[in-house]
Amino acid sequence: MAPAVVNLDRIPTASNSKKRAYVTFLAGNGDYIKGVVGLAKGLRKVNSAYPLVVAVLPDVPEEHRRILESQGCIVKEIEPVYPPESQTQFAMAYYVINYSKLRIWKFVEYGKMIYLDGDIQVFDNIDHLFDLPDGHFYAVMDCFCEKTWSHTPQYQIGYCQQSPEKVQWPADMGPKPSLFFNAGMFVFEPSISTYDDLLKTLRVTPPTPFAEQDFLNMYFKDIYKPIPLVYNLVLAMLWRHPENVNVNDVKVAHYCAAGSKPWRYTGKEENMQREDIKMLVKKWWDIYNDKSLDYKNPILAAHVTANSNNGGMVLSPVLSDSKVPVCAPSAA
Ligand SMILES: O=c1ccn([C@@H]2O[C@H](COP(=O)(O)OP(=O)(O)O)[C@@H](O)[C@H]2O)c(=O)[nH]1
Ligand SMILES: OC[C@H]1O[C@H](O[C@@H]2[C@@H](O)[C@H](O)[C@@H](O)[C@H](O)[C@@H]2O)[C@H](O)[C@@H](O)[C@H]1O
Ligand SMILES: [Mn+2]
Repeated sequence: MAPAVVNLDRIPTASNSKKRAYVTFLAGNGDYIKGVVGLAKGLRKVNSAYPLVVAVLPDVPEEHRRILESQGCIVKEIEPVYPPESQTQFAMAYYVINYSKLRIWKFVEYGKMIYLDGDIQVFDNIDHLFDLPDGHFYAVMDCFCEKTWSHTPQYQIGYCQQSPEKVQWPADMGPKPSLFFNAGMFVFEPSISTYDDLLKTLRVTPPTPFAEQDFLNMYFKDIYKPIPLVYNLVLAMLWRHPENVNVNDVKVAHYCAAGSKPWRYTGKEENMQREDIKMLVKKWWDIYNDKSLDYKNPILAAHVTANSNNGGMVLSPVLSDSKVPVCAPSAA
């Protein structure tokens, strides 16, 4: 019997008035910028009421930061976070930079945030998740069936929390693994005390193959509450646990399967010729290429309208450059 997930049909509207925002993480000068632009446009398409904050490492070039600001994002530079020195083999070598995600706990101008990886797209409005009761860490359970998990005992015996009845966890292997979430999407409350304790704990925690995902699972184990799969469809679920997925119900798709990043998609890797994968990749591109979803700065737009009413499309020097205050229209 699958573990109980939070019932989202009846979420009491939270009373606290602290600001809310989505937040993602961008590192390097590569092509993940496309993922974040797509995410910003996807959130706009579903009429989210909250802005998208982008935590950027120092190596994100100024040009990429300007692109993000022109899409209404709030760009905040963070310093990298490195785990203790070790010989750990990460599941993907670049995972070492993902510990820098921990800096988002410092964004205490926000009372509640929803973290989304840059390779995620939101197809339905999920603002209601901000009303989930405080004091917990909400995320979707991961799947252990991909080769990236081959280092784990659960992979070796074919056990997965997504279908715990298929292969039972043997008693002689000790306690069943705790529920484990995918760290590509989670609902959390920024807090300086939590941030300080996260970094203090990291200093004495040997790194493991899934880097900050393993660390966050260990750290939030006691307050973790699983939320339904539709809020973070790890694409591998489509072929590993099709009985758990109706792709038409998916609110959030997470393009983390090998070869599935839409902006790099070639269709050559295993499973990438599936009709559902091709449909999800097309859905991502339709949003990314939709110019009507580009950010229209309300201040600039009002100014241009005022000027165009006088026949002249004069843009005052002050408004014509990027000094126009950048915030999503409804930034709280
Ligand atoms: O070169 C990189 C690699 C990763 N990321 C960020 O780190 C997140 C986690 O990496 P990724 O999504 O590739 O991991 P996966 O979910 O595929 O395991 C990405 O979504 C991006 O937000 C980035 O900005 N640049
Ligand atoms: O740094 C570790 C990463 O671990 C997770 O990715 C994994 C996980 O989803 C596995 O279950 C999949 O098999 C694998 O493909 C995928 O890369 C998070 O998505 C990512 O944000 C980040 O935390
Ligand atoms: Mn990801």
